[in-house]
Amino acid sequence: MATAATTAAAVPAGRHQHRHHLGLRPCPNPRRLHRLRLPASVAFSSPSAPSTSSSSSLSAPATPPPEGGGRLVAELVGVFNELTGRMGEGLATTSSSRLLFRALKLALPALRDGDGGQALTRALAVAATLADLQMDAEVISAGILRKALDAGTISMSDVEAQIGTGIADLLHESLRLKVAPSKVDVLDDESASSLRKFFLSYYDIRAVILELSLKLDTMRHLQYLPKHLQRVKSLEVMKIYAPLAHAVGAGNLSLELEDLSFRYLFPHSYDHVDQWLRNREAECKLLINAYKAQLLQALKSDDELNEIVQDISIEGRYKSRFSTMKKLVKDGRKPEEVNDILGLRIILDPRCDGGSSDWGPRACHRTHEIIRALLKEVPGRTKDYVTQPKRNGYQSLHVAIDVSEPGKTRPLMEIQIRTKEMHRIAIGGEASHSLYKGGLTDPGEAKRLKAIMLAAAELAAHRLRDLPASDHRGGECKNQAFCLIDKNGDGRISIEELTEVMEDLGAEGEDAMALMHLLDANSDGSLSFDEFESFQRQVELMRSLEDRDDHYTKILKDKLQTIDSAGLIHFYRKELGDKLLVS
Ligand SMILES: Nc1nc2c(ncn2[C@@H]2O[C@H](COP(=O)(O)OP(=O)(O)OP(=O)(O)O)[C@@H](O)[C@H]2O)c(=O)[nH]1
Ligand SMILES: Nc1ncnc2c1ncn2[C@@H]1O[C@H](COP(=O)(O)OP(=O)(O)OP(=O)(O)O)[C@@H](O)[C@H]1O
Ligand SMILES: [Ca+2]
Ligand SMILES: [Ca+2]
Repeated sequence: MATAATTAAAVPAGRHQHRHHLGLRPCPNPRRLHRLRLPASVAFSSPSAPSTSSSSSLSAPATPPPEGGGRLVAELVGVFNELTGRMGEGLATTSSSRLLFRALKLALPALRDGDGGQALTRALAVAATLADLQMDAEVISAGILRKALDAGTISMSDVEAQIGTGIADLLHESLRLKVAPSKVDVLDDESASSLRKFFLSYYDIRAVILELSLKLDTMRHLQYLPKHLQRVKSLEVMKIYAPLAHAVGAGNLSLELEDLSFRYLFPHSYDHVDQWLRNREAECKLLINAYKAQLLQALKSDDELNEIVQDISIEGRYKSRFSTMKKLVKDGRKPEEVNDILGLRIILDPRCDGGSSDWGPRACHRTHEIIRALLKEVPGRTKDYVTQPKRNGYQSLHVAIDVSEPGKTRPLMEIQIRTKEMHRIAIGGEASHSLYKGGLTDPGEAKRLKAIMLAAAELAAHRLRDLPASDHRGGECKNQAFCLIDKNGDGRISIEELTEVMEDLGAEGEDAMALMHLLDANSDGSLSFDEFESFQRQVELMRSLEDRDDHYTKILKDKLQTIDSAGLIHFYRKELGDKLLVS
């Protein structure tokens, strides 16, 4: 294997000078720059099981699962618990739960029988995607209601009257967005790019995220549409929605959208690329690891570099199907002409980084020298964005390395060299990877989008914040579903309260009586907290046993965790979480 056979000793000898002999400008002291802290990572820690789950939840139920109207309540409680469980810490405030509960009561009956039994499953999958994108209760509720609106089983005035104007506004906005692409005659690169910018600038950004989740739902069920519509929708997704998902920081959602649209648009090339990458995958991954280890050793043993840096790390990656496909489609390249199939990224931690110090660039250039001495650099392919940063502030030095052996050609390997500070900007700053992938490389625009996202969080927090006086339990509620049904807050669910929720779900009055008989273990005519919890355990068991819900359950369990740690959604979620916390 023609890996970096030369050892570090072959590298031009480090000059062993003291720091100022290297011609470095002195390191301003102490830590001179207001170092922006990376935003704390988002808590994805929403429990996968509803809050009421316990080890006993899988034991056989004391009473048989309810039938008829009881089943509707079971469905409501089950779905409610799943979604609030996925909403992430801090977002499921009492006001949020109330809103979601109301939305579910309106949407579940409206969706139950539609689309050959698929309508409800699909609406709930949309809701799950939105919850995993760390969206708030308004957006999640709007996702479910939009499916009911599209099915024609509820109207906008139902939403306004029963849920509120906040959600109705969001839905109006999402409906406006839905038709926007049809206003463009030709979907070339330019119009697609302006459409994406238009979406982000002129529409409520939460409606854009809602639309993205709905698009994912459409793409997952594209097989039911006629061929020409499959192509039109896939093209829209590839040109507008997948880059938009990248731009807002929903990386995995974007990958799934790309994958699905590529498969429909170019089934043959998709298979071809998939096959091509698969055939080389094992060998290339070994090569990546071998080069990584050898480079790290060479860099760490170079005295000159070690004078400048205090730490060096290297990341490696093998390019994904979709990302490779995109390059092929973009300019008609062959897979072997994609020059970053194998990728390494060297991240240097200079003893003094950023500001007016030139230690960072010096470290990058010294690293480049070491690589040149060690590996076969492809002439004319080097890009020095360290000396000449891109307009968006992106800095990194890129070299292409020929890793072929005699008689064995291989794809090129790209090595990116950057400092920690440059990396921070590339990941989360205005040159962020999600904006780069989303085709939004203008820093002014990136700043503005972030401001819009933060303003949206402020507004949402305003509506979802709990007002202490408005809650007769003072915010104390061990079981949200119980408290929402127990309207008068006396700690018991009366027959009137049960009847009310069942009527909202479209069940008959006498069904409430039957359910009460079934669940009221001590026959006192009302449901205590414990009696309700035992019902919930049955609901969970029932859901886990149901074949019909297999698909939905899988989607729910298969948590997407789709948000980038530095994308716009991340900022939204963090801001909203902070705002709800202080209320
Ligand atoms: N985060 C971020 N990464 C960037 C940006 N520009 C380039 N990159 C990264 O650098 C890699 C290579 O970019 P370039 O050297 O400009 O190469 P290119 O002309 O896009 O290369 P090919 O399309 O592969 O020929 C990309 O694949 C990204 O990983 C940017 O603005 N932001
Ligand atoms: N040379 C590299 N070494 C290590 N990681 C990389 C390298 N290039 C990209 N990555 C990372 O791999 C992930 C997937 O990126 P992807 O390959 O889809 O795009 P890209 O190479 O950055 O951009 P483009 O497709 O425009 O070349 C991202 O997290 C990206 O930061
Ligand atoms: Ca009560
Ligand atoms: Ca009782």
